[in-house]
Amino acid sequence: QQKTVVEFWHGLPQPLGGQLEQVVKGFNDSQDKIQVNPTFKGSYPETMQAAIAAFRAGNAPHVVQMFEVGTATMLSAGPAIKPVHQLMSETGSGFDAAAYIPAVRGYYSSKDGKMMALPFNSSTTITFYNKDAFQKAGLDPNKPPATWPEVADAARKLKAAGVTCPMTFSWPTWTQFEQVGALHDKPFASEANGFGGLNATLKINDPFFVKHLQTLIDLQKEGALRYGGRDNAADSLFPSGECAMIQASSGLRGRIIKEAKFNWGAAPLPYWPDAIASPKNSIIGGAAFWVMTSPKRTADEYKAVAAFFSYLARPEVDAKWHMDTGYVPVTLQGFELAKKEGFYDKNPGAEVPAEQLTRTATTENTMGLRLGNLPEIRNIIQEEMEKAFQGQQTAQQALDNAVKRGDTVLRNFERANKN
Ligand SMILES: O=P(O)(O)OC[C@H](O)CO
Repeated sequence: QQKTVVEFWHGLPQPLGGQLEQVVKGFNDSQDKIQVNPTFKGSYPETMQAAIAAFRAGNAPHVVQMFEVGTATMLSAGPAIKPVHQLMSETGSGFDAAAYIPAVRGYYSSKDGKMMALPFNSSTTITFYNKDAFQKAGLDPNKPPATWPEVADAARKLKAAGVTCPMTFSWPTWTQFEQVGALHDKPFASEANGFGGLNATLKINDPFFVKHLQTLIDLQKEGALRYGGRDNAADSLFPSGECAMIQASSGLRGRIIKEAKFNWGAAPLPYWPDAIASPKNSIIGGAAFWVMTSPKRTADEYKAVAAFFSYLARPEVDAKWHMDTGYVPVTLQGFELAKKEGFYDKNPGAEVPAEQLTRTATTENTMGLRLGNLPEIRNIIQEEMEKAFQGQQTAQQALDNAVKRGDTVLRNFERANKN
């Protein structure tokens, strides 16, 4: 009997991409009727572009991994996607949305609370730091800096001790604006960061964000911080030992475990004590799996996708992925399993992402973002930040420009999706 084939496009580079492909292999080996073919399509933004182009050409993959900031765009894609709740009920697959942790479920649900995509590799931003470099600089390796003034102080001490890259950050807009906004309960955009309506406007030229960006620019001028490039380009700077501190996805943990040849620790993100007494929860990042439609799709193929998703939703699959990579557990039972196995006792710091994600009740500034064409807006912000880092404009100018250009993107999206 011929197997039903499911094409699955993903956007995770090595070594994570290989680990994800192992999860797929686990499913393929668990049964003999379905073959899921994973294909790496480049970075998340590249995977998104490839999926959109393929849909237009009538040959979309069955499943695409989409980063969290592509959510609003996918939700507006209408017939291009099959909502997960619909797929699971049509195929009689039994799917319990309540099995997912609330922050993750909320992010991928429609306004009326229906799950639109299958959560899988959810992350959040945390700090990783090099304990050996801290020691060398006379800093306490067991006391990572908790506030931005402390981070600046530690970065200067690391520089003075001869560390050429005291600190960096990955995913510049995610770590320095989206997360920084959430932690300090400041809006990235109006309308509850877009959850409240398509008429949202950007709020990142607020004095709070201007001061934050100016601090980063000043630290870079002093040689205490390195801008490591767009999207996840900076990721490699920490495991290689080049940069002593990085603010990056919790999912970088898997790579650090494999590559770092030094002692390291994980810590919550720093905060500005003059802006908030104690920081709020951070927001999720990472990606989810979306089901795409195509004129050629058969009922059997949808059934095969549903079987694949049911496998991914198993607590033991979720727990293993979480423990292997540093992505957070997305199911409540997966989290329990990891605890039961003693994962957090054996791996100090592994609890930081989930704790930071859940430490306060969410406000409208800490639920995440639901903005159309956010990947394009991220590029604009990155471009304006880069000009500021190169000394071509001030932080205020960079963020005024980003708001002006980003709002144009939002208005175009609003016009295209108003019905
Ligand atoms: O590196 P990831 O998979 O945790 O994703 C980070 C950002 O959320 C991408 O938008």
